[in-house]
Amino acid sequence: MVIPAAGRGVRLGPGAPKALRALNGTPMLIHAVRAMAASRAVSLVVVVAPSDGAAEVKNLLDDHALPERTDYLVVPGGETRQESVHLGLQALPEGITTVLVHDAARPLVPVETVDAVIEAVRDGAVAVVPALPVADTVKEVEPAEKPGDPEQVVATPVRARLRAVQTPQGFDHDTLVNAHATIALTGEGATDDAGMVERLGAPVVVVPGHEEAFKVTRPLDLVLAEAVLARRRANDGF
Ligand SMILES: Nc1ccn([C@@H]2O[C@H](COP(=O)(O)OP(=O)(O)OP(=O)(O)O)[C@@H](O)[C@H]2O)c(=O)n1
Ligand SMILES: C[C@](O)(CO)[C@H](O)COP(=O)(O)O
Repeated sequence: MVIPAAGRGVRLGPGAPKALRALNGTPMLIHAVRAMAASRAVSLVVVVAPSDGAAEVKNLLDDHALPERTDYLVVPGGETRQESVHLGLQALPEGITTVLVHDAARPLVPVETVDAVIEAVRDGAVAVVPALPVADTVKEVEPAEKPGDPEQVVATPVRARLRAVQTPQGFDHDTLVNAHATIALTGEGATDDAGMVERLGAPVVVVPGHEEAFKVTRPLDLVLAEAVLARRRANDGF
């Protein structure tokens, strides 16, 4: 599996690259790696590190207790998430049939969600995304022509048909590699891997996501993540 962890975390504010910031004293990346390695089906984790931080990430993995049945590799990432995932895929050895891609920024995904994605791929799906219904009504807007101008609403998609998509996303290996070889990088790149597979015309299916698989993006998400960890610790205590 591939964990893109090369992002800077601009929306989180100044500090170390997001994946290296601590949640309850442990780097977010270590939480994410443990969450993936908790699945007995995960045998190899390729971590895509900030381009200037591969050695630091390797040391971090060496310094933390991780399941021994899993192998770990670290490769330097790129300028966009799409590029980083592509670099991670290139580091996978031959013979892998199922590949997961999981954001380091989703450190608290439960193992049940990981296993549900893997099972759906093993049952024959080409691409699988965990997802939740959206709570807010979502509007499509026409971006403002200049800063300060109001955005114009152009559509209100039917909420019942919308899903907020999480990771890990699971794929038939060759299909994902083909998508990354085919879909050109434009602008900030594809925002998820399943979207690239959709653009090949291949089917993508949804399995239930989990509210604890949220993405740590803004400062308030750190507060929520630490609260979830505290709740888990309290529950373990009983
Ligand atoms: N060049 C990049 C950009 C993002 N990612 C990874 O993709 C995941 C999802 O990206 P996001 O949450 O947007 O992280 P950042 O790009 O770090 O956030 P921001 O946009 O706020 O800078 C993260 O695990 C991030 O490390 C990556 O590997 N390489
Ligand atoms: C892949 C993803 O987590 C699915 O919701 C999301 O698209 C990543 O977006 P980001 O802007 O790179 O955080």
